[in-house]
Amino acid sequence: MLKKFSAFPGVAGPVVVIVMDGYGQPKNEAGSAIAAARKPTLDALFAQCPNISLRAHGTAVGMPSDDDMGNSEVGHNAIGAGQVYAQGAALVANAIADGAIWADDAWKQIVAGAKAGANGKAGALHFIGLFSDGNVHSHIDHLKAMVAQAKVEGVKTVRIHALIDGRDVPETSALDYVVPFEAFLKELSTDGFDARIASGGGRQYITMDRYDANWPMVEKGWHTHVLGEGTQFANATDAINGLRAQHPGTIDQDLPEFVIAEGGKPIGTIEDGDSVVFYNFRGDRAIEITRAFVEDDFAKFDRVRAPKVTFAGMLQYDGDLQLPKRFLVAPPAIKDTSGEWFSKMGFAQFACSETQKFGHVTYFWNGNRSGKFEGETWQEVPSDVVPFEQRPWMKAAEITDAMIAAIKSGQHKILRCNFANGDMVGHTGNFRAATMAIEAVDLALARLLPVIEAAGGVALITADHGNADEMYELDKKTKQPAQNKDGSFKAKTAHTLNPVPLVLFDKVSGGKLGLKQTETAGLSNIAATVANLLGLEKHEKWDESLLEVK
Ligand SMILES: O=C(O)[C@H](O)COP(=O)(O)O
Ligand SMILES: [Mn+2]
Ligand SMILES: [Mn+2]
Repeated sequence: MLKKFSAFPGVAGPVVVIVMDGYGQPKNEAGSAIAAARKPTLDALFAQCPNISLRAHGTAVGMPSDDDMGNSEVGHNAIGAGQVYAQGAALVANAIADGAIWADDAWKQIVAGAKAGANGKAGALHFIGLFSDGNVHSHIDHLKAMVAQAKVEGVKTVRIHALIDGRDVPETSALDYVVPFEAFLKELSTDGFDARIASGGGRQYITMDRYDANWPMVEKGWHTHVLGEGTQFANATDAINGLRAQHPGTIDQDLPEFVIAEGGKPIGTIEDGDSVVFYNFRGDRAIEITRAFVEDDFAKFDRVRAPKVTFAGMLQYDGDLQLPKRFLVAPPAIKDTSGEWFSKMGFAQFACSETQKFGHVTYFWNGNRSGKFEGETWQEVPSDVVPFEQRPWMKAAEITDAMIAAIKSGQHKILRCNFANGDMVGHTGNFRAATMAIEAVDLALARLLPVIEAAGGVALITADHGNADEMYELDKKTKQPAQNKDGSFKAKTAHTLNPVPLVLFDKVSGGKLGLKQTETAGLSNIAATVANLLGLEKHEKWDESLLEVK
């Protein structure tokens, strides 16, 4: 059990953690939609309330290096768990570096499955996943290592189904990955080994939906990768060039599906006896397509044909559901999360977001568990299914309504929510829409904070990583927004490496409480800070609290 905190008895009302997804603090405000937004509530918070900056990227959230940006998974894991674990990106890289991945049964079964095939014919080994070095959901180097190893181990046919990124990497960078990769595959395709990209499409167009927001996306992916339906091209380089010509102005993440074919016949449909590796390590956008491959009674869409394959995920994406059963690398064993320990202390907890971030404040927050801890109430507000630059306010108002009702009910001591706007609209690369996204969050805070105050509570306002804080690619040398030849700025759709704020909204302690800016302060310090605000010592596993009691 958590001990009493001697320096502070705890607030009378609720403790609320508000995550403004994608709200970073840039060094340079040029190109920041946050700086450009009209946001009187946030401005007043920063002027009047204790506030510090937190590290939200790189090793501070369990990524392999400090060149890695943060993301929602590692950010919410760190906030919810109060600890930093080596995350999927690092675990997979290590397992490849020391060869442990090849020695594991899962990889052996994948290779054996493809070699055995079906009906007296060897099968193919398929890799489906996000095709970039973003290191948020996947890394192309992992794919490269697996293709090379498959050849060494005697697999004859490899087919890659490439989900084009442009969201964790520059928005039209597809050819930077596709061209060298096709060259790599060609070079490797000797001595009876044949490895090629077989299908693909924009990651926001096919396959990589999350949280049941848009199953037709996954259905489209199934038709592309498994059934081989889509616009046909001779190779993936031609596909990217061809699709760009057919759909001018479409950025990579939104490119439609393509299929590589020879003589009108797709080269990489997925058949009985094949093996399939979904090579993303991150779970949210991997779960739906995984279900389509592994569930016998799958009913989310008509699969038309469900091949009998040996399937593995790069990681296990959901420990509670054991999804999938076969995985190449064990996920981080996240234990003793704040959700679990506050539940054990008998506190009722409330979590709310809209669909796009709902799993972030539930599944990621609770250490990639899809089940609730006792005393938890979760509320999902259905997200729009539209390009978010068309609705930059998203569901900020409805989330606020739900939070206000939950606070007023007096039923929950600890509440958490995520406003998706800064991130989801930031990912579109639309500067104007991103300023509106931040303004919508500001309006939400203007409504929510007085209700928290009236309930005798406090709020910690923070973010999981940056995004809207840099809407243009920065020139590597000048650090100023980079320009296209026509003088326009190069839109940036990815997250940033910037720190995020932590603001303590406290109108109840009479100025007794503050926040300590330490050199290592990061997202994993929030859980202990919440514990102290509740009048409890942190769990021994959690990183230090940042609460200052005067
Ligand atoms: O999945 C996505 O949308 C991006 O790759 C990362 O965004 P998130 O980490 O904020 O979800
Ligand atoms: Mn996020
Ligand atoms: Mn994001």
